[in-house]
Amino acid sequence: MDELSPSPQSKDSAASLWRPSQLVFGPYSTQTQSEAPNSKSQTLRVVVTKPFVARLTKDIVETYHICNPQFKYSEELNPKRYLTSPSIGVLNDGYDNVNSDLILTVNFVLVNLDTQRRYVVKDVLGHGTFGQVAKCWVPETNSFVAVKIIKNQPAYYQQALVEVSILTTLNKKYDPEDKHHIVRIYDHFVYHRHLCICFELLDTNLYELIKINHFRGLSLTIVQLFSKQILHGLALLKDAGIIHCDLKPENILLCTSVKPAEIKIIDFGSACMEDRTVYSYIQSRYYRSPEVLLGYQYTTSIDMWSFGCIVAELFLGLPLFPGASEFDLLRRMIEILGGQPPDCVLKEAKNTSKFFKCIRSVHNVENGELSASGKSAYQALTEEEYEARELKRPSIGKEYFNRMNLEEIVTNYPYRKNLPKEDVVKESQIRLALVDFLKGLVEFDPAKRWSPFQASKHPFVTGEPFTRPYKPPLETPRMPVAQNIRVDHHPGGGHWFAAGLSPNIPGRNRVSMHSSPHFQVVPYAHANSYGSVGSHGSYNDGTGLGSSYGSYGDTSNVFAYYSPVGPSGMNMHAQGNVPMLGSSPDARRRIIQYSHGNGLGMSPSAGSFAPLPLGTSPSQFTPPSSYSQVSAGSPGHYGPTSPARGSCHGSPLGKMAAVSQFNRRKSWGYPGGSQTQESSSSHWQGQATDGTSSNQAEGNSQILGSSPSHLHLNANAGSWKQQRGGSGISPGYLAIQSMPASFTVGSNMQFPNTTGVAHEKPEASLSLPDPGDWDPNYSDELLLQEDGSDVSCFTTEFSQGMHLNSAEKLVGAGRFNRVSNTSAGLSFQRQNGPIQSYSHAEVGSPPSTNEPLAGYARLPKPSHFPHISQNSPSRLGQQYQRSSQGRPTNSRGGDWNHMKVQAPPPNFNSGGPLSPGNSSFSNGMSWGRRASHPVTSIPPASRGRKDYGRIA
Ligand SMILES: Nc1ncnc2c1ncn2[C@@H]1O[C@H](COP(=O)(O)OP(=O)(O)OP(=O)(O)O)[C@@H](O)[C@H]1O
Repeated sequence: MDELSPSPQSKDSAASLWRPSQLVFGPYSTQTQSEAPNSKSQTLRVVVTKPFVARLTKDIVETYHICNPQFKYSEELNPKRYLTSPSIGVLNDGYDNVNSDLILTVNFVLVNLDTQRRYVVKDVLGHGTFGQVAKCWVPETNSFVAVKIIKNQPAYYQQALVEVSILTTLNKKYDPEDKHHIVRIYDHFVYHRHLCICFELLDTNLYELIKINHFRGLSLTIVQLFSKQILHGLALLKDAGIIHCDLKPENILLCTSVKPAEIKIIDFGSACMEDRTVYSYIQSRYYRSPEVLLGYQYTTSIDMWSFGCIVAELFLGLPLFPGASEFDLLRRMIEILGGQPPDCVLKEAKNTSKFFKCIRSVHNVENGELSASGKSAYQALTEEEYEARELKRPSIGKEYFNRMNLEEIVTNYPYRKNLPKEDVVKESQIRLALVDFLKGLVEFDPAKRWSPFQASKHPFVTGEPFTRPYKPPLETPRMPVAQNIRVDHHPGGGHWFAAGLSPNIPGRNRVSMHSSPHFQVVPYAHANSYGSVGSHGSYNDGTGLGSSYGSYGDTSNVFAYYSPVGPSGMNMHAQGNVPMLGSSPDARRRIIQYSHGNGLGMSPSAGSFAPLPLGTSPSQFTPPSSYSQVSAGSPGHYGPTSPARGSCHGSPLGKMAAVSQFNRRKSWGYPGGSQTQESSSSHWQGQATDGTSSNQAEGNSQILGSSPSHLHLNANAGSWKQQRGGSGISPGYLAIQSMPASFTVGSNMQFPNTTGVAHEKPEASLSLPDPGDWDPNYSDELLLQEDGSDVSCFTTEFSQGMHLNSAEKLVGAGRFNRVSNTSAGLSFQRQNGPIQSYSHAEVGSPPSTNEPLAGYARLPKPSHFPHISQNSPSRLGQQYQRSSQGRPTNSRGGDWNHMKVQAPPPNFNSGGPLSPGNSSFSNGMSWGRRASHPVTSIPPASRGRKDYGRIA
């Protein structure tokens, strides 16, 4: 019977009986067979003709080949994704850009030629004064690391070696089990004349964390936790006699590979030994201690000051002392803390007369005692007085705390909205503990400032109830240790502290000299180190600080072996038919670029370890102020890719600093001088193979004055100038360059004080200006300016699983926004700007108990805050975005290679190429004080405040 023919029965039944032939139609199902195992397999086949474009592109190589049979594909023809800017290769055979940065592209491979270990560049994590930090994949271990690629400049190279040495010491000798929150160094090598330092990969830094939290600060629990961990690190540094010199939120990174997440201290590029405090211009401004600011001698306690500033900032979300200039910085300190540095400090400090006037006799000032009247002999200058002295108005930043003192700032800080009353009471107690804690840290008198050990016993850290002002346990005074550290550097990529890296290990422990003719010995005199191992305030892990104050020193030696390899002498090869006469590549370049240079007698540049004898000093390594005077009117000009601090390395200050540093060492004749000399000497000796003099007997300054290093100094400055195309070189710097070599080095260079203002202390009149003062681009309007990036580049991973702080409404408005009835309940969104201070007129009535935010800044009008607009361009111009995809290592210990520093453990995969995009913060940790839900709108994880409070 025909299936389609109705039966003779009724129409209805005919309709219900009819059904299509299975052969013609089939029901369409999206279910796969696995999803519906019982259903009959019914595959819908759709034939789609591949679009023309797809066919062309998929088979493009064939297509090209058809078009042109000569065509041959090579991977090198692929377009490169540049990570470095500018990406035009103008130096180092085209490998480096104008800033001496290695030009990185995605998948660029850095190779440790010794071990053949390869590091495949995947992204740039950040960049700073010393170069770029790239996220790299290590195929060998299928893991990620962070590689800092140092600029191809001798001074950076040398200082980076110090970072390698110090970090190696800390890792291997002092913290082999990785319990003290110091970043791990895995490897280092030279590639294309760039020193590359391989670190464990960490996550975002604390500044970015605060930023992500809309500058609201973090919960007290987190502040306590981080404080404790930072103290662990600082105790280790104190134990090792090492000063970090640049502690700030940007240099404390999260390590989320462990749970709960930890922090780690990074960037030892400015660090120095406690007894080798040769630089007076250190620490980023906001975190700069009074003694550094005043030009007084300093110790590890300057890191404790910075630490105090950081703790306050973690709680407040804003820097405690956001000084727009050094004057402003000091003014804020005095205002917020009350009091001022003790007279014994002011009496001795070099820069006192820049900020203070003497109003009484200082003869009675002994051991911090006040004058006979019981009052200080010094009075801080007013703005007008400062202006009269310095012939310029000091930059004054905005008031964020409405002239409150520390206690008021902390206690008046808004509580989280809807916090139960009992929790408010609890928190208010912890806040009192915090105030007391901070007071012991941001203590003007460095001698009274708490040590890490003392601070770690404070109830704020231990969590014990705070009942009365804390009396720290006595710190056993440390006795000077006569010892030297011998640091060996293997030029071929093996740089290590020979077995006796520790000051505790006596005798000479050095590896055999490398075959390089450029190898040299640089003694690292450690004559007065207090860095006895395992002593004095070292932590008993997990239980806070221990109290072992033992093991005072021996008389071991520590020497630094630094090779002039790399930027300062390695990979030497003749170029351009220019003869190489006993010169480093830098000298070689100089020869090439300066026909007037005969190349003779030039010292290789890497000769000295500490003094940065070249005109390429990183900016923070400014010499003591009394030995040179740089005109304040010689601002640096930053290139678009050069952050303020970073750019300062190309600044006149940095160069001047290098030169005057050199002079200072020479004229002071302090132990470092011998280092310089020996270093120069040995360096020179190393160069003897090039046919130059092998004068080894460099004596004191006079000999130094005519040493090859000496000549090199100026010549290299010229080289720098040439390389920089003359841009950003101040008149002051040029003046130095044009000086006869003998004058530059051989004299105790003192430039005339252009201000012509009489100073009470002559040294002070020679002080170097705070670069923040002369930074032509500086504006405190930019205090909280985001980098020019927009929110669209936020990685979703930041917003996943991370609970920083709630977008939840605060009590009223923002933490610093006074709540009026109308603004109460306003969600303080980032685009409104975090703060706006009252004008004096606005401050008005005192805060009432019903108005917890009273006294804090008023909710700003958005239009008044271009600097916090998310789209506001960075004053730094084009910058990298810090990629947040970097994920940390899983493993935290284990040596990788005994010959090397420390290799990443096999499972240190911090994301791996196969698992990109995992949240850096996906450990479920709640960070924020107001947090109850994930952050949904996150500021770009860009680099930090490159300008504000930087060493620049
Ligand atoms: N181990 C790491 N893991 C992840 N990111 C890192 C790591 N080390 C450095 N970075 C990133 O690179 C940036 C620059 O690093 P670092 O501070 O060491 O360089 P620098 O040249 O010394 O900078 P600065 O100018 O602050 O002294 C850091 O702010 C951080 O964002």
